[in-house]
Amino acid sequence: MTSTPLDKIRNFSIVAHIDHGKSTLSDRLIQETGGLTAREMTAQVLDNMEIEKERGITIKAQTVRLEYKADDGETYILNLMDTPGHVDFAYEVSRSLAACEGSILVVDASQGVEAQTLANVYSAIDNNHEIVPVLNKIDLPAAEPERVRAQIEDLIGLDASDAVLASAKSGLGIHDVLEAIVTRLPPPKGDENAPLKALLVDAWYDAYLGVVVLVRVIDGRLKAGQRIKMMQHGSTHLVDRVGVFKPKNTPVESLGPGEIGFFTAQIKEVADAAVGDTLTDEKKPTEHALPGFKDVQPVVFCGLFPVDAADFEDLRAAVGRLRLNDGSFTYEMESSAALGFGFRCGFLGLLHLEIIQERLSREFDLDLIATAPSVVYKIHMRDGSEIELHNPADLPDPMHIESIGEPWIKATIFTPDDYLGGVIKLCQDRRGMQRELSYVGNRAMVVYDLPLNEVVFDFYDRLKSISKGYASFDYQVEDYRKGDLVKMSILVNAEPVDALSMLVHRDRAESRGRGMCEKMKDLIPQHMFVIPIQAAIGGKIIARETVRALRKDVTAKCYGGDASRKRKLLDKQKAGKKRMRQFGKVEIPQEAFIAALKMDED
Ligand SMILES: Nc1nc2c(ncn2[C@@H]2O[C@H](COP(=O)(O)OP(=O)(O)OP(=O)(O)O)[C@@H](O)[C@H]2O)c(=O)[nH]1
Repeated sequence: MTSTPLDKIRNFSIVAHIDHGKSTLSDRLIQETGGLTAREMTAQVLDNMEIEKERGITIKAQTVRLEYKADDGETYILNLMDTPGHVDFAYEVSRSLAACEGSILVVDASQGVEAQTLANVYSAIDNNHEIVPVLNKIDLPAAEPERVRAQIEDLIGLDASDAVLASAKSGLGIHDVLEAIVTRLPPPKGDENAPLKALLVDAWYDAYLGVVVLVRVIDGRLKAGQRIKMMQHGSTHLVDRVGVFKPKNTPVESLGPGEIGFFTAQIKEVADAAVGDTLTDEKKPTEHALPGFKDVQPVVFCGLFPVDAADFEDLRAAVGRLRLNDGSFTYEMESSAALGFGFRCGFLGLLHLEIIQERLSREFDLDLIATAPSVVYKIHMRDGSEIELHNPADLPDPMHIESIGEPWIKATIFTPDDYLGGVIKLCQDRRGMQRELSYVGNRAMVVYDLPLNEVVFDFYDRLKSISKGYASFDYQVEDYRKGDLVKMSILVNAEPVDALSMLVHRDRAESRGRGMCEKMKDLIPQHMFVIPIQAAIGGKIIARETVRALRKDVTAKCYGGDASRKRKLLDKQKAGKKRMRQFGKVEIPQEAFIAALKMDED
């Protein structure tokens, strides 16, 4: 049994704000320790999903085992757990951190501490991590390591006097980072002779290996041929393969205390390997399970519909496939008069929504319409019951409703002070309530309570444009509060269009209703009759626009021309027809929905 002594193991994560260089640093560490030859070293091996690469963000946590010969002459096993960098995936960050003893805190020395630097480092501190600050990008002329060092001390309260100066891009300081990991982060603890106890960190579906389960062994030993039990789930499995990622998957005989690696056991679905569960030996079980993690609940919902109804079955297969690999994505069938059959899908946040939508169109070649994102409302009924509402179209008759609760978030925003006025106005306009305002040098940190409902409407985009991209944002859902919320319907030629109905705050209904009507007016083609477009709350019309009637037959002008041109025109019309939806007497082009559902407003 070739076991690594505990004092030669270091398990660590890298936490950072988006774009501060976490992935670049990870790659450097892999390269420096010889995990991959330069030729194998494609750009950013850890961000291995196509979309992650394109957008330069990390979604799924990955882990890599590095072998490092330190200055003390000893060889250490360093397990690097990658963590997602975006606010929607804060939960996955905290999950990965539970498998490690320490963190490298990467801060861009030209930018300084940002919203997710704080969120992520607090998550690491909550997990009792030892933390090594690394000031990255010191090759940039704009780098101000001293200022950023002071920021880390003032804002986070961490001693940054021995922060490592590095450039993940040029390779400067990488050796110092490795030495800091070995000398400053603690080794894991564990008992080789105790019964197997391992934390299930992550699970995903691999086309070749089936369900792959990532574990951190606490006590005992995990090996092929062993029958293991998932303590919470209750299922038992025969382990058929144990390995580590170097970063290529490499079989090992067993995993001992303190080690991180994977196993396969003919598990059919990812859902059967619940993240946070404790694994033990079936015959010789451990007494106490690990604390585990709480379930992740989707907070944002939207309907996804195929543009072409014939694609519905393909969409069903695609969402099923995605769900296999992403337990935090949920879906159920939905039908809409406007958009036909589709699915109501649940997401961790807006970015998660965008990523899934993009994967559906790119990997599965599906042309989709997404309805406006909505949050989960809690409807308190007059009869004392409570309903969780995922779709505004399903709102019960207001007669029977006692009150509606909506989720509120605590949002932390960092912005250069030049843009502070605009940022505050945005938060106020969105019904925000200021909790804190402080300055760190020429940057301001504002903390606001905001209804999530207002944030799913293009809040990120507005924040970015107001601050020219310099503001950073992080949030967590705090609680549910009663709100004066009403269902606003959009009527086209007196027919309600279900896909466009939404819950809005009464004070904001009129401006949003007007915005929707104006937009629809430009998007609906003229017919032979006048088409009123109205926004209504219950029976009350709050905004109205009119599409004027066509006065003469424009098609009469189309005559003559050569045959092929006519053919083309006909084909084009046919394609256009397919994309029309009939509403009573009115035909609404698909594009109208897509455009109307885009979230820009005001
Ligand atoms: N000049 C300079 N640029 C760097 C350095 N490290 C990273 N970058 C660049 O900064 C950008 C973001 O780096 P990433 O490593 O993708 O950032 P990240 O923190 O992993 O981002 P997420 O994966 O979204 O969390 C890339 O364009 C890198 O090339 C550095 O030391 N110096």
